[in-house]
Amino acid sequence: MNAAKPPIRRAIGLMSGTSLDGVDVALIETDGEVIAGFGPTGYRAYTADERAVLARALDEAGGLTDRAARPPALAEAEAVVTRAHADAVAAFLVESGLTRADIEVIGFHGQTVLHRPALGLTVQLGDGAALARAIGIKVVHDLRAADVAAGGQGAPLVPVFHRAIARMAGIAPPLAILNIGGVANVTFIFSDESMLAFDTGPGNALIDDLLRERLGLPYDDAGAIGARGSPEEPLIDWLMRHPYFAATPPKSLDRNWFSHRMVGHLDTPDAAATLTAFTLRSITAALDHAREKPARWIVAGGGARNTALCEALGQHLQTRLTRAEAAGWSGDHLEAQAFAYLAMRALRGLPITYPGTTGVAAPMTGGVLAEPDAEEGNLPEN
Ligand SMILES: Nc1ncnc2c1ncn2[C@@H]1O[C@H](COP(=O)(O)OP(=O)(O)OP(=O)(O)O)[C@@H](O)[C@H]1O
Ligand SMILES: CC(=O)N[C@H]1[C@@H]2OC[C@@H](O2)[C@@H](O)[C@@H]1O[C@H](C)C(=O)O
Repeated sequence: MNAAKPPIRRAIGLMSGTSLDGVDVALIETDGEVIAGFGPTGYRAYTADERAVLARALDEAGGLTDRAARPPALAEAEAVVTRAHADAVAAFLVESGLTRADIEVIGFHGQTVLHRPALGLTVQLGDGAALARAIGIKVVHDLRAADVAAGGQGAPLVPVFHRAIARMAGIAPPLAILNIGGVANVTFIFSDESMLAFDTGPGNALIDDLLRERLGLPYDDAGAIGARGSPEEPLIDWLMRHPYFAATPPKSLDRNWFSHRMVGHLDTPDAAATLTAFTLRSITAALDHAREKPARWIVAGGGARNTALCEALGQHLQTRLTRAEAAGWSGDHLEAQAFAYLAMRALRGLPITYPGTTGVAAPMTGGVLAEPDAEEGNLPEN
């Protein structure tokens, strides 16, 4: 007997990435398998004060040994994150002319402040139950925890979404989808549609940290400052000897494993050039782990706007490199869309992580469901 096919419904995804810039909001139409359409998108920037609270929490979180612990700096940041996300959803619904009854579920990533999967620790700030109550819509949150508890990396989570949008766009594998955010991650989709995904290394976070500290700038626009300098190659060679790069994937990175301070001795253009070249080298090194060379690379995330980095990448990878927009996707909202998709999959008990994406032993679902008017409960196991 055929079970009734689940209906296509609207889901909203919310992502606050490692760059700490703001909350991305995106709507998709999906049944948890097929993506029937992309809807409107939105963005709610953090204020300078909010960013400062989040940055303090990021510093403090390094000392956590219990993922549920909320010392004062983290409790304050969690309240900021939850409030900013509630504001973001409220504004998004008004702007897009939708009501909460139009939305089946919200996928709420929260703000990662610590990620040490080997110690069973991954902490995303954000109170899913409070968000569900505040906005009156079901919320799926804490999407990394079950995977980590089962021995997985808990990251990256976007690969199953990458595969779905590649299918939707009719892009034949082998291909690579690269996200350059604060941290960079890649999904290789091989000819048999199996996936291998992992964090390649730092993306923009170190470059941002450097320019914020030295020049008060949020980022290196188009990579222009780095393009004026020369990378210190021996330093990059040394950094590339970090065991992370040789480790067999799946693997994931904590944003704070590397610091912009390692280029503290260089002038700003050379320091930016060195950090940019480090990002470039670590992305290129990812290819060593792919059993099949992608015919095409698609680049998303804010780092796709670093034209100097992307031009150099195209040369190094010697493959066609296109921006997500060329495939009909939104490079800036891909992750938020992914969390909408993951929430719908979780709601329907479908797997969100796989041996090839997080190293978990078998495909598994995840997330915690918070009902607007009920206590939160674990989602069904697949
Ligand atoms: N015009 C630009 N030129 C260069 N870099 C840019 C530009 N615009 C944005 N960026 C970079 O993109 C970053 C934001 O990217 P994005 O929103 O994809 O990251 P994130 O989602 O916070 O991180 P992650 O994917 O690691 O969670 C900025 O911090 C900046 O470094
Ligand atoms: C622990 C954590 O929050 N990791 C983020 C981070 O930002 C990029 C990269 O590192 C990726 O592994 C992940 O986010 C994306 C959305 C993911 O899980 O796919």
